[in-house]
Amino acid sequence: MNKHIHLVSFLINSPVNHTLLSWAAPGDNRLEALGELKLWQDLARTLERGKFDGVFFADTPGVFDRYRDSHEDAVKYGVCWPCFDPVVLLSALAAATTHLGLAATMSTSSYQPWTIVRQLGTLDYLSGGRVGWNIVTGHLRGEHRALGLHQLDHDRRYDRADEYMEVCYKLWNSVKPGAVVADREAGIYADPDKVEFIDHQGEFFSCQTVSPVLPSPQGHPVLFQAGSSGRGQQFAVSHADVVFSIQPNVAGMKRFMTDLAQAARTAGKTTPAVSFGVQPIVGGTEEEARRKLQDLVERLPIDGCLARLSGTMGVDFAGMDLDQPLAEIETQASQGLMKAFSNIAGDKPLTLREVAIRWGLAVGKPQIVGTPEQVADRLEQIWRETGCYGYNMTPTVMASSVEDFVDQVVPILQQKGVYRTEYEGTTFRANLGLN
Ligand SMILES: Cc1cc2nc3c(=O)[nH]c(=O)nc-3n(C[C@H](O)[C@H](O)[C@H](O)COP(=O)(O)O)c2cc1C
Repeated sequence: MNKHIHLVSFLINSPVNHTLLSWAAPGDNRLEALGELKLWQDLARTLERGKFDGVFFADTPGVFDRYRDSHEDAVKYGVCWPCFDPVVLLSALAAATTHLGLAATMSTSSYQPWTIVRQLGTLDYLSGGRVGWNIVTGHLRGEHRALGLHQLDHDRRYDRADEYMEVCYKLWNSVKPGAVVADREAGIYADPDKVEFIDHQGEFFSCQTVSPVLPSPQGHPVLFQAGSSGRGQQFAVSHADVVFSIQPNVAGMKRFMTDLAQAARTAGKTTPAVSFGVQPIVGGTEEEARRKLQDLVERLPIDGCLARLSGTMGVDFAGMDLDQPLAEIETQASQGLMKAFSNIAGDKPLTLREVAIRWGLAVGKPQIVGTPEQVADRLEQIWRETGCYGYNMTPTVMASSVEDFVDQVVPILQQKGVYRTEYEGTTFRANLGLN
């Protein structure tokens, strides 16, 4: 078990982090934040005060357009629309912080390897080695439609992503130690013998160049991955430093830990660290916390929830009976999430309505509801019981839910000795405790 619980804040640069219509809650500042850097920077400073490992931005390029075969519900309710760019925003957060890790999702369908190495590498170098990349293969139809791309099938996307990573590793390893001479008198910037020209010709990619960036103090960005199908796990054990997973309950988390360890053994690799998605809801009393949750649920527009769910699952749920259990439907989108929610470990099946509500609240992440003590106890308990590395936490109302967590729950975790009181290093990799 790792020394202490690791926390990452899970955000989206859109009107919602995950909870639909959270922007309509009294006191929420999310809509203002979309156009005001200072509010995001304040949030990042709060997370740094709470000694979070990092902030992690999901990204859903394009628009959710599966439900009723239309984008209208996504636009109407602001379901990840607009989808502003996460990397641009992270640059501003880098300027406002000194230790907070800065992770962004970039899809291997939307960008070429060279572009990702350059864009994230620039921020990694500038920020002193604080960047992470959540590698996704592009399960959303809307992403491909926006870019005019043909969407490959699920497993082919992973095959392509394996080769994608090969190109990234070549680029990351292109600049050898001592390559930069920076000899002002001789007028020599770098030693060409120490900057390898890569010549990649593969099934999917051709790349002939040298690295566009210099290695940062952590080498290259920390690699996150969040696919949980069998093929997704194979990919994860080959490439990821940390795996993000969403499971509906603790039994699902345990099942995931076992499956991932098995996938690692089969591949002869070490098991990556696992961070589970949760949504804490803190109140002065348990009743107040439950009331907060109820307020969020009452605000959810069911069509918005179904638009989000249909997008992730790659299935148009329009016209289906909301009160029947969610059946496992074959999909080329997220097979891992489809399986986890249609085949609930250790619990009764969820109806389509229940899954849609969970999606509208937090794309399926379980809520941890209660007083600060109860929330801290539960986080410790799940961490001990599952052997996970920590949590990928999504806030509800902005910015108050983050402030409540940092001011009320973090000190309890620290008193329990299960959470850091100071950052261990200056790079994301060091603070995550990775080699
Ligand atoms: C915590 C978490 C975060 C994710 N973030 C994104 C994201 O920002 N953008 C995206 O396109 N997919 C995202 N995904 C989807 C996965 O990366 C993956 O592509 C999808 O689940 C399909 O893979 P699978 O069938 O192997 O599970 C996320 C999944 C999880 C569990």
